[in-house]
Amino acid sequence: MQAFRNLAARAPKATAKSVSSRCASTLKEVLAAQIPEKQASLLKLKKEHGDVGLGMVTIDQVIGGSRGIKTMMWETSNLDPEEGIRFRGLTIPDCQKKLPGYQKGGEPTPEALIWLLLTSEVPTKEQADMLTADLHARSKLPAHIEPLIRSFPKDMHPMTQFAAAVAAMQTDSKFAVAYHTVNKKELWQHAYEDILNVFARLPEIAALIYRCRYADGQVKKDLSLDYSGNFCRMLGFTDPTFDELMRLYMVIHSDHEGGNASAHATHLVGSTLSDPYLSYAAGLCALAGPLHGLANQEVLGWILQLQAEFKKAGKPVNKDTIEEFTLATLNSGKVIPGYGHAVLRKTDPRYEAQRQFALKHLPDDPLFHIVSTVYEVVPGVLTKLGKVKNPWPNVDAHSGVLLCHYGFTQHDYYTVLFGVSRAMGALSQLFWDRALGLPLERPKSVTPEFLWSQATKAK
Ligand SMILES: CC(=O)SCCNC(=O)CCNC(=O)[C@H](O)C(C)(C)COP(=O)(O)OP(=O)(O)OC[C@H]1O[C@@H](n2cnc3c(N)ncnc32)[C@H](O)[C@@H]1OP(=O)(O)O
Ligand SMILES: O=C([O-])CC(=O)C(=O)O
Repeated sequence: MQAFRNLAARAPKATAKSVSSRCASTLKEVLAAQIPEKQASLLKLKKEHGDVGLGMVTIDQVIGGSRGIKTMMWETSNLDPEEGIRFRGLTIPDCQKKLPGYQKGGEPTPEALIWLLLTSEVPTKEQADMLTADLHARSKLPAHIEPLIRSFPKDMHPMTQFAAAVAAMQTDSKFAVAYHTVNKKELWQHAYEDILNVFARLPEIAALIYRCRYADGQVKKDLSLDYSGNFCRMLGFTDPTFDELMRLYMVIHSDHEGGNASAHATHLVGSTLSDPYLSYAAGLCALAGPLHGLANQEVLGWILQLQAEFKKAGKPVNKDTIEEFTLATLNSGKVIPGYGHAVLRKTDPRYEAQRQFALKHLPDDPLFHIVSTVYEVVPGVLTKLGKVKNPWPNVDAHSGVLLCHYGFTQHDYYTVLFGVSRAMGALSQLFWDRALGLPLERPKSVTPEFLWSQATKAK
C-alpha cells in the first residue's frame, strides 16, 4: 500500500495547470512540448508496472455490456458515479469559473475547452482567441460536401446526414496520406491537422443540414464571432443569450470519459489507424442510438406527447398525471428517455448546469415547468421498479427544453448539436492516442460454452 502511495505521488496529476509560463505558445507548440515526457512516462509505466492487476472480470460483466471493466486509458476526462464529470480534473462549475468566456463572466467557450482537453492547461483569453482564429481559418469545406448535403433526401435523419458528410470529408485527410509517406512517429502531426479541421468544419456541416431540412438552405457565417456565435448565426439564430446557451451546451456535452459509446467507437476505429474523419463518423453513428445521444430528441418527443395527450383529454399537468403517463410508457415496454445512466448514480451535473441556466433565463417557461415536475416524479417511479440502477436524470433530460425556448423546436435534429460538441472530447483523446502510439484495440471475446465451463468449474 505504501509503495502504491509513493508511486501515485510520482504519477502526473489529472488536473488543469496554469499556463503563465507559456502564454505566447501556439496550441501545437504546447502539445509538441508535452509529447516526449508523456511518451516516456507511459513507457515506464508499461515496462515497470505493466503486470499490476486492475481487478477481476465476472461473467455478469461479460454478458452485461462490460460495465465497470477498466479497459481503456482516457486522459481528457474522468467520470465519478456520484460527482459526475471532470474535464482534466475540472468540474463543470470549475470550468465556468476558470475558463475564458466570449465576454468576461460569460459561459466558457468551446475553444477554451478544446485547449484544456488537449493540453490539460487552462488557456488565457489570448490563447482561446488564437484558437478561434485558427478554427475559422480552417473552416472551408471540401468542394463536394455542400452539394452532397443538398443531395440528401429531405427525410433522411439529420444524424445519418451528419455521419455521412463527416465520412465524406475524409478525401481531405492528411493523416490518411501521411500513413503511406511518413515515419509513424510523425503521424501525430497529421492527426493534429485533421482533428483541428474536423472541429473547424463541423458547425458549417451541421448548419447546412439544418438549413436545408428546415429553412431556406442558405448559411450565413459571421467570422467576427467565436465558434459558438458563428455556429448560431449559421443556424439562423441571433439572440446573444442563445449564443451563451450554445457555449454551455458545447462545453457540457463534449466528453464523458472513454467508455461511452460515441467516444469508445471513435477510439476503437482510430486504433486501426483509420483517420480522424472516419473515426469520428463512427462515433457519430454510435451517438445516433436512442440509448445514447438520440435520447435528447426522444425526451422532447416524450414531453410534447405528454402535453398533447393531456390537452386532448382536458387533463392538468401535475405530479399525478405525469406519474400516470410515466407508468403508461413503462407498461408499453419503453424506457423513460433522459433518465438512468450506465455509470452515474446521482443527478447528472450536466442536467444541473442546464437547470441553473433555465432558472436564470427562462424561469416561467411552461416546458421548463413540465421538466421540473417530471424530475419530482420519475425517480420515484423508476426506483419502485426495483431494477433501475440510477433513477436520476441525465444530460438529455433537459437540453431540448432550453433549445425550444429560443425557437429551436426541430427535435429530430438535436443529436447533431451533441455531435458537434462530442468531437471535442473524442478527438482530443484521439490526438493523444496517436501521439502516444497506442496500439490496435482488440479485446478477447469468449463463447457461451466457455462461460458455462468457467461457471461449472467455480462451483
Ligand atoms: C448522453 C447519454 O448517453 S446519457 C443516456 C441517455 N439514454 C437515455 O436516457 C435512455 C433511457 N435510459 C436507459 O435506457 C438506461 O438507463 C441506460 C441505457 C442509459 C443505461 O442502461 P443500463 O446501464 O443497462 O441501466 P441499468 O443497469 O439501470 O438497467 C437495468 C434495467 O433498468 C432499465 N432501465 C434503466 N433506465 C431506465 C429508464 N430510464 N426507463 C425504464 N427502464 C430503465 C433497463 O432497461 C434494464 O431493464 P432490463 O433488465 O429489463 O433490460
Ligand atoms: O457516459 C455515458 O455512457 C453516456 C453519457 O452520458 C455521455 O456519453 O455523455
